[in-house]
Amino acid sequence: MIEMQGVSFGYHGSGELLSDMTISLQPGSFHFLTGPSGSGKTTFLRLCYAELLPSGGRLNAFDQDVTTLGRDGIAALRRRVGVVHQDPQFLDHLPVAENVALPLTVAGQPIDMEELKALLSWVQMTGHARAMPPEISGGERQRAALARAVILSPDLILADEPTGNLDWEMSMRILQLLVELNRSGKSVLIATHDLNLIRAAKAMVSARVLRIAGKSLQLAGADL
Ligand SMILES: Nc1ncnc2c1ncn2[C@@H]1O[C@H](COP(=O)(O)OP(=O)(O)OP(=O)(O)O)[C@@H](O)[C@H]1O
Repeated sequence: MIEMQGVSFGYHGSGELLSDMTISLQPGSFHFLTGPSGSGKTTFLRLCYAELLPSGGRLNAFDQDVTTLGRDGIAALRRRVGVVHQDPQFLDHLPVAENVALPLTVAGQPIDMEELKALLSWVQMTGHARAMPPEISGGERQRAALARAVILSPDLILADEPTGNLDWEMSMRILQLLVELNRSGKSVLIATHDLNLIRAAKAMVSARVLRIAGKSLQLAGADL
């Protein structure tokens, strides 16, 4: 679903940040992306959903070259990719349930209340459905963000440090949800520098670990 062939990227005005990356994210796969702070993990995710375009190489998303996509093509691609940002943002004047349903509203699709309830229950947010975003905790924000990321039934879920700043128990809950999504057939890519999280996941799911080192992307060995 995501195919990179010699992809490079640099932010305008600075040198190359990521260089010569070749990777294939297959349907149903589970990947971690790790690397030091500032190495380009978030940037890599942004390339995957065409928020950034490569400066070199070829990047196909769902069999389409991202550099040839027009506005509609990019919108269609984004509907197939659910993103959980490092610091999820919500509309603070809308209750959690409405924030979770927002991608449907934006896509002009009707909200199926039963499905919304089931989704909130899956992320254990039923009791907070009417809460306003400023009233919920960090772990609850991450769970609401995950529900929002999957409400359009994407094929690929990208999660950027979804357990950053969370305690171990909450991190495991989030990881379990991502593993469940993968078991239901979705591809998952988690950017994290938490090696304990990766070790815990490896007991639950067959995951590959990608590492950004010295601008390039490597497949990490079993030495974690
Ligand atoms: N919009 C931008 N314009 C210019 N430089 C940027 C921009 N966004 C990020 N960078 C720079 O690119 C580098 C990689 O940033 P990125 O956020 O991708 O790293 P990261 O590995 O996700 O970091 P962290 O683990 O700290 O979240 C950093 O040096 C950052 O300052």
